[in-house]
Amino acid sequence: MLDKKRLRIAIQKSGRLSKDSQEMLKACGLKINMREQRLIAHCENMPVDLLRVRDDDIPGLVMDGVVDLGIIGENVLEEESLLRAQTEDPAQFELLKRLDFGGCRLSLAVPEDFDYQGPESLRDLRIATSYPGILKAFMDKAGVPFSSCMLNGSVEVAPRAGLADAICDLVSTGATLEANGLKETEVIYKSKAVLIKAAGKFDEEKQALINKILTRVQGVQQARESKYIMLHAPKAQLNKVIDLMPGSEKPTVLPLAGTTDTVAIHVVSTENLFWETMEELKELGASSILVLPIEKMLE
Ligand SMILES: Nc1ncnc2c1ncn2[C@@H]1O[C@H](COP(=O)(O)OP(=O)(O)OP(=O)(O)O)[C@@H](O)[C@H]1O
Ligand SMILES: O=P(O)(O)OC[C@H]1O[C@H](OP(=O)(O)OP(=O)(O)O)[C@H](O)[C@@H]1O
Ligand SMILES: [Mg+2]
Repeated sequence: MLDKKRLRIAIQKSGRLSKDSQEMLKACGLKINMREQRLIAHCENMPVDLLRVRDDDIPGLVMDGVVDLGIIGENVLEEESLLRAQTEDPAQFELLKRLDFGGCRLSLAVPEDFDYQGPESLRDLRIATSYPGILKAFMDKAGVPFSSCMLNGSVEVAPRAGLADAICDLVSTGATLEANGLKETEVIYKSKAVLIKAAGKFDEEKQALINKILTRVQGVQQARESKYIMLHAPKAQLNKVIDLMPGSEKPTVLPLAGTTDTVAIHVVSTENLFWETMEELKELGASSILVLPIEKMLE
């Protein structure tokens, strides 16, 4: 049973977003008692319950206020919003944070031998998709009439099966398109996973818990994007070395035992340190260059 006093978070049960969603919540300190087949998972150390469902259901659950938070791909969220705009059902939610996983794009693709010159080439043709709302919005904007063929899966086989002339489907590496003899011709929507919240006012305790989780999500993502860099550098080259270090933080400069002409430099960088920069640092006389991952961060 879902307890209304506890914070309810909907995540995908099994699919492309499940593992990253669970790991994100775990990294935020939630101890989740997960059983593979269970719809509901209780959190042991915070008043939080996870609802594990098909991703298509998550926007509606949040918009209807059945759950408080949800982690969902922007593509599915946008599709549900467009659908609800037509039926005038409530479609409100609050975007809390764009996340660093689930990156993909919704694209138009046609058979390899199709002479594609722009959306106009699809005039009056049939396009197979699981995203009729986003597709229609794009084609209407381009002013091109078309017919659609709604498929919930295996969209990429539609042209070969004679069901459609083109497709509009999710692409990441492009391997699925290639395997089906299709070429990507137009990106119509770029998507990432997002953390969303139901609209309306929450009681004080729940709101405080949401704020706490959001701050931790931000900390987890910031830590994942950051590196701790340590190196030894000749004092004479200090300014040049510091100029090469990426990121905005001011470095810490520390003396090294037994020498006066070399120092240690430590810096938290908001970017990775590329091999090219490491090589340039080395040319300036830097040594013992270490790039370390950061587990947690709170500013
Ligand atoms: N190839 C991909 N790479 C990265 N992210 C993707 C990829 N394909 C899809 N996604 C993102 O992950 C979400 C879930 O994809 P998945 O294929 O697991 O959905 P599904 O088959 O509809 O799952 P469900 O059974 O929950 O309905 C997509 O809506 C999209 O936001
Ligand atoms: O460009 P690619 O890297 O090949 O990825 C694209 C494929 O990934 C997704 O499907 P998924 O593998 O999640 O399977 P499903 O849609 O059948 O669940 C998407 O629906 C595409 O078919
Ligand atoms: Mg789905």
